[in-house]
Amino acid sequence: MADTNAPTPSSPLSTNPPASKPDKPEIKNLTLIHHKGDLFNAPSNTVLLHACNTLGSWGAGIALAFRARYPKAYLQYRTHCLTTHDPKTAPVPTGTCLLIPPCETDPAAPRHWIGCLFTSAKYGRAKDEPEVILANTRPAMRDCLEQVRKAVSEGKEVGGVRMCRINSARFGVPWERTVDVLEGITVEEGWVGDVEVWSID
Ligand SMILES: Nc1ncnc2c1ncn2[C@@H]1O[C@H](COP(=O)(O)OP(=O)(O)OC[C@H]2O[C@H](OP(=O)(O)O)[C@H](O)[C@@H]2O)[C@@H](O)[C@H]1O
Repeated sequence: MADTNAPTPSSPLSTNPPASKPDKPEIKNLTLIHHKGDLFNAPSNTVLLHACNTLGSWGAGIALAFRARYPKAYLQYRTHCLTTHDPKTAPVPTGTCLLIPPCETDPAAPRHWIGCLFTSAKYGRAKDEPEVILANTRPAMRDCLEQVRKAVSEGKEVGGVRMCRINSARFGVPWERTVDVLEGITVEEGWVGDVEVWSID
C-alpha cells in the first residue's frame, strides 16, 4: 500500500484501448489500487466516488463531508433524487450512478467530479441488505465508468477515478466483498481500467 497522502499531479486519463484483434478481444478486469490517505486530497478534475442512498440524503459519514465540501454538487444530487425522480412514486433506480461535473462556484473549492453510486435505496436502519447492496454495486460502477468514458469522448477534462471504501461502514458491507464485486467488472473499450481506493482507516 502506497503512503501517498500528498497531492499528486493530475495525469492524463488512461483508458482501455481498442483490442488489437477485433475477433479476439482482450478481456481486462477493473484494477483497484489501494492508497492510505484522504480521498479529498486529489488533483483537480479527479472523479471522487461514494455510495449513496436514493432519498436525497448525504447525512452521515463521508457523504456528510461531501456535502460540506461540495454544496452545489449536493444540490444536484438532491434535485436528482427529489425532483427529477420522486422517492415515493419513481425513485432513482438503484444500480445507477449520478456523475456530477465540477460545479462549485467558490474559487477556493476543489474542481472535482463527483460520482454518486446508488448502491442502496434507503439509509440507516432501512438500508438494503448486503446482498442487495452488492448486487447494485456492479451496475452502478459500470454506469459510472460508461459516463466517464462519454465525458472524455466529449472532450471534457477528466482526471483519474478515486473512491473511498464504499459500502463498508454505514452500509454495513464487509469491504472485501465489495472488492470482489468491483474486481469482477470487465473493462469495456474506452473505460478507465484502474481505480484508486483511498482509505483513512
Ligand atoms: N476523507 C476520507 N477519505 C477516505 N475515506 C474516508 C474519508 N472519510 C471517511 N472515509 C471512509 O469512507 C468509508 C465509507 O463509509 P461511510 O459510512 O461514509 O459510507 P458507506 O458507503 O458505508 O455508506 C453510505 C451511506 O452512508 C451515508 O450516511 P447515511 O446513510 O445518510 O446515514 C450516506 O448518505 C449513505 O447513505 C469508510 O471506510 C470511512 O472510513
